[in-house]
Amino acid sequence: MRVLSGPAADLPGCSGSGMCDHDWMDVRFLGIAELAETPSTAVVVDVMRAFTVAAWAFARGAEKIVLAESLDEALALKARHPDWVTLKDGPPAAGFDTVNSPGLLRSVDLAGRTVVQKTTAGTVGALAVKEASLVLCAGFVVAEATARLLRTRECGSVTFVVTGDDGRAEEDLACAQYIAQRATGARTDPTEFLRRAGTSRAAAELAQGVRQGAHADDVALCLELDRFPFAMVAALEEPLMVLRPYAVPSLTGEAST
Ligand SMILES: O=C(O)[C@H](CS(=O)(=O)O)OP(=O)(O)O
Ligand SMILES: [Mg+2]
Repeated sequence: MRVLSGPAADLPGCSGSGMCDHDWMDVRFLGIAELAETPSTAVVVDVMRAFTVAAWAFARGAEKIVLAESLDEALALKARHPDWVTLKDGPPAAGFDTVNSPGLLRSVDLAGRTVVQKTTAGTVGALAVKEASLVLCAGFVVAEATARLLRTRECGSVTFVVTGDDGRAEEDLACAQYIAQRATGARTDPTEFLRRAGTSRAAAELAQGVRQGAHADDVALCLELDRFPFAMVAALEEPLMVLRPYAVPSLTGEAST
């Protein structure tokens, strides 16, 4: 895995002037359909399962993830780049190499590979804010790194895109609210946020086998707080929206959870 790093000064959006310890941030939580204007900084949250899967793809060595607009676009990219790894939610399908499951992906070697991901909520949410100056994609597995990047970037105004269930998915809202609190530097007990996610409809559907293309460990893997040390930054690399891991340096003297 090649992880971009730095004091985040090389990223667009916010001030980029370095560390800060502000405890105030203008935060909004919106569903995809509620995005009336392009936010400056967007954190797109999909706990179950798109961005847990994306983080696992990077942990398994993927170089980048192309967020596809449609199943047809994913298949067209595969036709042009047969070595790219196509991934979709739902059941396995012709033309796709794998499914949107962290439990299944964690044993796949993706060293140096480009992944193409298309899901119902997560990838749609990221593409809805593709014009934003800074787009982060997140779940609990990258929560602290995401919050730290927001702190480092002194992002005074942040829009959290709650991708699931028209903005009402409890697992995504809980994760967004947790990251928002941590982004202010406030000590935050994650227990209640994780409990809400663990008792969400998405968690129940995954546990009951309602959602296809799943592994028995998917819910547990989606609830692994700070499993990975990197944030995930999506940016337009015309004409594609590309997600990459981003190593965020630790800030000295900050409050932990
Ligand atoms: O794969 C998932 O869990 C969902 C698919 S659905 O909501 O069950 O249709 O996709 P995601 O975009 O990861 O929420
Ligand atoms: Mg989801």
